[in-house]
Amino acid sequence: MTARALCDVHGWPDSAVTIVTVQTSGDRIQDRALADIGGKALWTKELDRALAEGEIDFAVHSMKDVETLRPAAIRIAAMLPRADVRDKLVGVDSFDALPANPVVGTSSPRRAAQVTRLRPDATITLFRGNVATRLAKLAAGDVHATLLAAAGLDRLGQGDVGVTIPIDTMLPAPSQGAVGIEALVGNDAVLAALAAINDTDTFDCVMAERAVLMGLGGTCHSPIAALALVDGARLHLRAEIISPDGQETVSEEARIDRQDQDAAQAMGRALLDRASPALRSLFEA
Ligand SMILES: NCc1[nH]cc(CCC(=O)O)c1CC(=O)O
Repeated sequence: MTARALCDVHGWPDSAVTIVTVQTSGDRIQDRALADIGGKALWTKELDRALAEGEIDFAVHSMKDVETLRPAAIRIAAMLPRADVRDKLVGVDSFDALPANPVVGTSSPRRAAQVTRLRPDATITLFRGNVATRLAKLAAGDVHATLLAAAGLDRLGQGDVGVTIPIDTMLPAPSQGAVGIEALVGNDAVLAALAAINDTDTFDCVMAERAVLMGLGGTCHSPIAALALVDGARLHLRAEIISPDGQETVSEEARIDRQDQDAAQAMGRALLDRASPALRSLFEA
C-alpha cells in the first residue's frame, strides 16, 4: 500500500521501492498475552534497529502497535488514509446471541473489559496468534466468539468474516485501523517523499488519540479506548477507560482543535482523575 502510494504520487517506477520483510518478536511469540511479554516494543524493536542501521529507509507499522513514546531519532512521517476503525464480533451475530456464561477469546484488556461490561456472565480466555489461528480455534469450539479489528480482516481479504460492532457499543483502540510510516529524523529526502502521501485527517486523529494515551500513561495492560473523528475544522475526540470487570467506565468527549495535542493529553489526565483508585492503579502515570 505504501509503496503503491509513493510510486503513484511521485511518478516512480514500481522498482523504486524495495520491500524488506522484517519479522518482529510480536509476530514470533504467539502463545502469551502481549502485556506479559513486554508490550508494544515487540512490533517496533526490530524495525527500529533496521532503520537505525540504514537497512531500510522507512518502516511501515500498524499504528496500534507503535508505542506512545518513540525514540527521539525516529519520526512518524506519514499515515495512510485510515481503514475501518471498528471491531468485529466473530462467531455469533450479536452479544445478545451468545449463550449464557459465554466464553470469549481475546487478549486485549480493552476488548475484555468492554465485553464483560456488555456480558457480565462472560469468561474471557487468552486468544492470540494470527487471524487464521484464531479463526481455527473458534471453529474448533474453544470459544463462543472472538473479536478482531475490521481493518485487519479487510486487509487479509476476510472482510466477510464477523459482524461489525458499532462505535457506540465498543469504542475502538487508539490508532486502530491506521497504517503509519516512520523514518529517521534528519533523513530529509525520505521525510519529504513520505510527506507527499500523508493523509492529514488520519494523522491528526491518530496523533490526538495517542496524546490521550500519553496523558493516561497507558500501556497494553490498560483497558483504554479512544477515537477521534474529523468534525468540520475540529476533531471530535472520545475516550474511555474501563475496569477489567466492566463495572466502572470513565469516559470523556470533546471537540478540540486539530493539532491541539495538549487538549487530548489533558483528556487522558481527566479520565484518570475521575477514576476510582483501583482503576487508576492500572495506569503507570
Ligand atoms: N497486534 C494486534 C493488531 N494490531 C493491528 C491489528 C489490526 C489492524 C488495525 O487495527 O489497525 C491487530 C489485530 C486486531 O486487533 O484484531
